[in-house]
Order: sequence, then structure tokens, then C-alpha cells
Amino acid sequence: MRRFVGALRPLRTLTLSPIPTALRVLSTASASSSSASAAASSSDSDSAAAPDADFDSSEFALPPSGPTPPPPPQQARNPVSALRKLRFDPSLRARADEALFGKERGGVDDAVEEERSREVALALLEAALEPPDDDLGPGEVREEDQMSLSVGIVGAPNAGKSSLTNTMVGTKVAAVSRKTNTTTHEILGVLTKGITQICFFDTPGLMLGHHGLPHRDVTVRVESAWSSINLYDLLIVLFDVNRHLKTPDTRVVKLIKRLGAEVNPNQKRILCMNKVDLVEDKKDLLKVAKEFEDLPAYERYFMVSGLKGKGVKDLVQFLMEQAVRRPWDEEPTTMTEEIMKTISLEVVREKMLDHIHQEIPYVIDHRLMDWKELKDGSLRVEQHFIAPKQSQRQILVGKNGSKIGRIGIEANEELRSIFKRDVHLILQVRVAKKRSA
Ligand SMILES: Nc1nc2c(ncn2[C@@H]2O[C@H](COP(=O)(O)OP(=O)(O)OP(=O)(O)O)[C@@H](O)[C@H]2O)c(=O)[nH]1
Repeated sequence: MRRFVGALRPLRTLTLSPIPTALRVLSTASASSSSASAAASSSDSDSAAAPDADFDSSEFALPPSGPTPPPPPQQARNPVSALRKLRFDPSLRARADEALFGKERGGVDDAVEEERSREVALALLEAALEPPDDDLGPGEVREEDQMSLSVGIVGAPNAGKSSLTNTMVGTKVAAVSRKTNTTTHEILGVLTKGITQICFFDTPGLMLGHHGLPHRDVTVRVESAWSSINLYDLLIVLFDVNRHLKTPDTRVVKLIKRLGAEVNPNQKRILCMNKVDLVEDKKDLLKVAKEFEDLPAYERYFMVSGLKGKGVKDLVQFLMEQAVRRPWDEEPTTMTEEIMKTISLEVVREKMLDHIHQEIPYVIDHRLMDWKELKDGSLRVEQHFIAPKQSQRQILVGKNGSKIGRIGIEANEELRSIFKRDVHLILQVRVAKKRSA
């Protein structure tokens, strides 16, 4: 089920002080598949699922995914406190002095001086061990040196926005599939390289000609998307050039022309022809470039294949060069548990979209029910699909569990390769309980 999340939300978060990426990713991703909804638990659904409605990766033999990550390093000993504990017994010290210097040393003055020099040595050692205020760890960048860029990606459904984002960011941030409108929420992708950070925003629903759309929420979504695009530093207008050559979509042409006509001094715009790998005669690409060449707002034209990665390096390089001196909005991405949870949902969702070619994926409630990191470093991930109707459940399960099994096996493989560890994936398909009137 598609849920509307206003396009302004990620922009608003851009102006906030740094919040770990994971929290924001989850806050936008929480529509129907958040781990938070796990609390709703299986009470929403019939608990008696048929055995073929389950997938359990432990029933499939897979080679181990490599060495288990080492345990966290032990806390290093603090040499200052160790030194503080090293207070000699004075009588032992006197005996040592005698043995070394052949006479009994020092009166009261010597003792005081010795104690003072010991304190000075200790203070010096403490100061030496204290990291300087601006000491930066490896890869850290001072705030005043940081460069940032916010990028909105605009395009018709299925133009390849998610695939391109994934390729640029280098992690799986969005479910990619053959279906249109797979982006059920704005997915934030963050690329941090050297001193530069680029935040990518998906802008679902930004299309012209929305008059007459059946649902009011769709109209609201479209309007909200339009009103927010000017807030990005840079806009990528993306279209499927292969489709354009075969069956041009007048709405897409209008979109490209409208965004290319109005110059916005505060925003750079670029036009990206995507899926160039599908175009057999490359000369056709020049024809398309010519068709849109007189649009003043487009600073550059790129021909890319987001899926195959063609031309993406040049595009990323160009984006890096457009960054402005501004502190980063996001912590440089580390694979936190919250990001991993989101990825686990996205990967399973992607496999479901690949295998179920009806409206089913959009009406099914998909939840993360359990997430555990086991002692051996492996992960136990349990997700449930809750279908409104028995017939929908049956389509997702497939004959003798063949569909859910395939989804599970493929998702499990991919999660193992992303997380670089063993993943015990459990998927259950249930039917929602009928609410009594
Ligand atoms: N051959 C080819 N296929 C691509 C390319 N980019 C995307 N695709 C395919 O096009 C389909 C749609 O891609 P997505 O990235 O989901 O498109 P999207 O614009 O994010 O779609 P929505 O979420 O519906 O807005 C998927 O089947 C992709 O595999 C490309 O460069 N070449």
C-alpha cells in the first residue's frame, strides 16, 4: 500500500542539527514496513499460518559467509591511572635510595621536592595523553571544511531513480523492480567522499497533468512534490531515453520542458537520459539530446545507465564539484543497526516485487517482527507479510510455498552479501484478522 510522506519532510530534516542517518531513514521508511510496527505484533493477523506459508533460511544449506566479525576490542588501559596506582611504599623507596646512593637520602625538603616533581611529571603525562580539542579521527573532517549538496531526483515512475541512487550511493537504499511506483516513501541516500557529502532525495509523484486523478491524496502528493523541488541545491531530471525513443510520453516531455524552461538562480538543473544501455543505435541518443537542447535551465546533459553504472562516475564527479561550503547534514554513513533493519526490509520487498507481478505487493503489510544479533555474529531476521485476503496470501505463498521460498532464498543470499555475515531469515505470510464491526 502506498503511503504519502510529504516531500518536504526530508528537506526539513536537512536544516536540523545532525541526527544519525539511520533514524531519519527509518522515520521516512516507516510507512508500512517499520520495525516500530513490530510492536503491533501478530495480534493483527491469524496466528495459525500454514507451514508452506513460511520460509526459514536454516532449512536451506548455504555455505558459511566467511569469518565471523571479531569481538569488540578490550578497553585500553589508562596509563595515568596505572601510574597513580604506582605509589611506592616510602620505606621501600628509602631502602632503594640507600642501596643506590650509598647513604640515607633527603630530609623533609627533599621529600617535598620529590613529591612536587612527581606531581609535575604526572600532570605533564596527563596533558600529553589528553587528545587536543580539534583532534580528528581517521576520515573525520572539520565542520568548517565540510562541503554539502542536496540533490532532488525527478522523473516519471520507472525512469530509474532508485537504481541510479543506489549506484551513486553504493548501498541498497531503495527497492528496485519492474513495477511502477515502487518508491513508497522518499529514500534518503547519502554519499560522503573526502570533505564532500551529497544527500539524494527521491521525489515520487512529481508529474504534470494530474488533473482528473482519481484519489485526492495523489493530487495533494503531486502538489507537495512540486512546491518542494526548489529547495534542493540541484535537481536531476531523469527520463527513460529508450522508452522516449519508442513511445514518447507527452507527460514526460512536458515535465522535461517545464523544468528546463524556468531558470532558478538558486538551483542548478541537469537533464539525465537514463537506460542508455537499452538503446541499440547510439546515434538516436544525439537526436534526443537535440530535441531538448534549447532548454536554458539545464546546465549539463548526461547520458547514463543507472543500472549498469555507465556514465555514473562522470555524473557523481560533476555533483561533487557543485557542493557548497556548508556543514554536513548527516553523519557519514556507517552501517548502524537501524540502517541494516531498513535494508533488510527493502531487500525482501524488492524480491517480492520481482516475483509477484500483480497488485498484491501494494496491499500487503510487510513488517519486521524480530531482529537479533546472535553470539556468533550472525543475524536472525524475522519478517511477516500480512495479506488482507486469503487469495492474496495464496499468491504470495505460491504452490507448496514455492514463491515465498524463492523470495526468501534470494533475499537471504543478498542480505548475506550486503552484511558480510550469516543471516537467518524467517518470512511468514499470514491473513489479516477480520475486524468485528
Ligand atoms: N536496462 C536498464 N534498466 C534500468 C535502468 N535503470 C533502471 N532500470 C530498470 O527500470 C525499472 C525501474 O527502475 P527504478 O529504479 O525502480 O525506477 P524508479 O524511477 O525509482 O521507479 P518508481 O519508484 O516507480 O518511481 C527496474 O526494473 C530497473 O531495473 C538502466 O539504466 N538500464
